[in-house]
Amino acid sequence: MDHPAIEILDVGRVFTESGKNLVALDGVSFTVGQGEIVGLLGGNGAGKTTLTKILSTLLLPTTGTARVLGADVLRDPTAVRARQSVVLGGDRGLYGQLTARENLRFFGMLDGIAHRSLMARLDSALEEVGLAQAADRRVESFSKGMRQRLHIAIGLISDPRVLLLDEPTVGLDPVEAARLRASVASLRRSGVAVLLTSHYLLDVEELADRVVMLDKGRVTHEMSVADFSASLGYTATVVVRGSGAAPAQERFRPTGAVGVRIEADAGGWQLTLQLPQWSPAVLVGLGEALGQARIEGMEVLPARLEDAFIQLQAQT
Ligand SMILES: Nc1ncnc2c1ncn2[C@@H]1O[C@H](COP(=O)(O)OP(=O)(O)OP(=O)(O)O)[C@@H](O)[C@H]1O
Repeated sequence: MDHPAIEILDVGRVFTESGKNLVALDGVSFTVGQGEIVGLLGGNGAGKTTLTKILSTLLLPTTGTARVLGADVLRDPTAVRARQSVVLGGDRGLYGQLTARENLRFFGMLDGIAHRSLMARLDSALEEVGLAQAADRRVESFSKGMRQRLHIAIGLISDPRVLLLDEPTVGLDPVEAARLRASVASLRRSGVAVLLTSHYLLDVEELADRVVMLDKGRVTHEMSVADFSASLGYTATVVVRGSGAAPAQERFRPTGAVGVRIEADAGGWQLTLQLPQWSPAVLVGLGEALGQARIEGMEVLPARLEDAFIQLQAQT
């Protein structure tokens, strides 16, 4: 039978500390399909780590259940562990004196992978994360990004169908972060499902198909990345900088803008328009509205997941 990669069914988790109950998760339900990448979002303390721990069988749910490819975390934790990997990353857990290949072999052995299949998987796991050229270098000479990619290779060595990925690009420079995102994107092509927890919304925006947002232990939003960004009510922000007299705000009403802001400073003025759609007709309308205004520069920025996250969080 074709099970979803992850099923979370009415999961609750209560921690008891000094006689007081703290509800970390409260009736959380959602699924992740096979080969799907879902971003798990939420502010500090929303319950993301607790949920990841439950899925990785490190913590039991107080109520409800969770399944990984049909295996129940309560009844069959061994099968759950065999079907998925958790990649926490960071500096922990790698052996600097060993090469990337040796680290991978070591962790594969710990995972109980048979020698022959382990040897057969080493090269493809290193290849998948772009470390084939560095396979025989000691890990102590690796950059943070290479270490992070090695963590993912270790997660992949058991050939899991589900990967729990926590903050994969934390501390990486933009080039390394982009490389790492490319490695994760290639997992989708090989059908691995990923639950991606990240405060770096660019990771989620680029990689995820869907977003689940938690707040105070409850799911507040669950939608596609496109719908999440569209929940802002606009798809583009146009910023126009000019000098001389600023145009009047009401001139921009015909453009259909949902937000119009004009700020003046010593150097001139800046107009910010939030538009439901950016089209040639809107560009013409904008030109007419600007009239004789002296334009120094213009930028069109697509609506960002980050803006939607901040707005939705403020509303909950
Ligand atoms: N072992 C524990 N004992 C008591 N309370 C805990 C424990 N683990 C988590 N909590 C509490 O449960 C709530 C959810 O925490 P959790 O770590 O899951 O949030 P998070 O979304 O991962 O946050 P962050 O983004 O800061 O990592 C928080 O209020 C936290 O203080």
